[in-house]
Amino acid sequence: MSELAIDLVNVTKRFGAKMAVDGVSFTVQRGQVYGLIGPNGAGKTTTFSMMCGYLYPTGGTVRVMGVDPSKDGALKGALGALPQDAVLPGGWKVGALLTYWARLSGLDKPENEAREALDKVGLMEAWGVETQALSHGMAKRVAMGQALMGKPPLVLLDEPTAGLDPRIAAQVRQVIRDMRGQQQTVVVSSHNLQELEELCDAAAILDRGKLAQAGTMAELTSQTAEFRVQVASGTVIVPELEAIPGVTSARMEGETVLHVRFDGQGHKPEEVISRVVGHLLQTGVLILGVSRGRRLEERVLQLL
Ligand SMILES: Nc1ncnc2c1ncn2[C@@H]1O[C@H](COP(=O)(O)OP(=O)(O)OP(=O)(O)O)[C@@H](O)[C@H]1O
Repeated sequence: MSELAIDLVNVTKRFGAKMAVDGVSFTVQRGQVYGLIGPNGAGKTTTFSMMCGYLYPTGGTVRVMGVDPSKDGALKGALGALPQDAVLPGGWKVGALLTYWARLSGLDKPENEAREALDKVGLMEAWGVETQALSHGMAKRVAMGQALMGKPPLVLLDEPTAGLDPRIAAQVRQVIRDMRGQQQTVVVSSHNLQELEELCDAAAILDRGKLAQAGTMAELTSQTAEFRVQVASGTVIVPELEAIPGVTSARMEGETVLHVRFDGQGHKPEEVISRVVGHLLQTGVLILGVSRGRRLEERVLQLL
């Protein structure tokens, strides 16, 4: 069995003259929570749709759980998906609709699956409610519940927390963490970069259809390459810091923030950070805090 949940090689998707996805390659390991990041129109939903098998690529190859997702029934039982603008059919009560979907998916005990899914998304009270009577956020959670039914090994969630109130969004994030705990693979797109930084093991950043960068969250946020020290008082002697083993450069950002780059391949981050902080204290500098790497948001803004 392939170790990869998703393997995209040089994938393109053209809509007429519009190149929505342009030569994108990245892989998602099984068991990872993987983020898809990018501004409006970057190609995230198009990429999702190709992973789900809803769209054929114009070029390149898409393999999902070791198979071509566009082949009929190739991913039956292996994939749960929340599309970006999931619309629930009218004329159904929520519980009956989810039970019907569970039955269509061939799940044992469809009503139990439906109840469990609704419970996971915190919406048990909606069991007997008509789908047309749901708010946007509630309908989205029902659609997400549908994606979770049967605990599929791969779950694709296109903007699962967009439009949800903060309490419910936190609950949805917890559902995603729980899926990772149960070895499910989750691919999630969001414009909330703090959320993705917190949730994801790795991510791909798309921009105007092209891959800007893909890597682990530690790579994207340079956890093993830089840190910042917030200085409370004292004089930082930059050349002395640059002479410390492992440090490749140091500079002050304004009056109070020291930015240090280091060689995280040849040196352990904790050793370099401790040497720098030790040196600062010895030279009479008082510090307020140390933070490793940079925010994902910062990296994305640099790239795009
Ligand atoms: N069916 C289509 N026909 C023509 N162009 C399309 C179609 N679907 C998407 N596009 C175009 O492809 C590009 C990528 O769209 P996509 O929806 O994948 O972006 P996205 O990253 O999901 O954006 P958003 O964050 O706004 O949801 C956009 O320029 C969009 O207008």
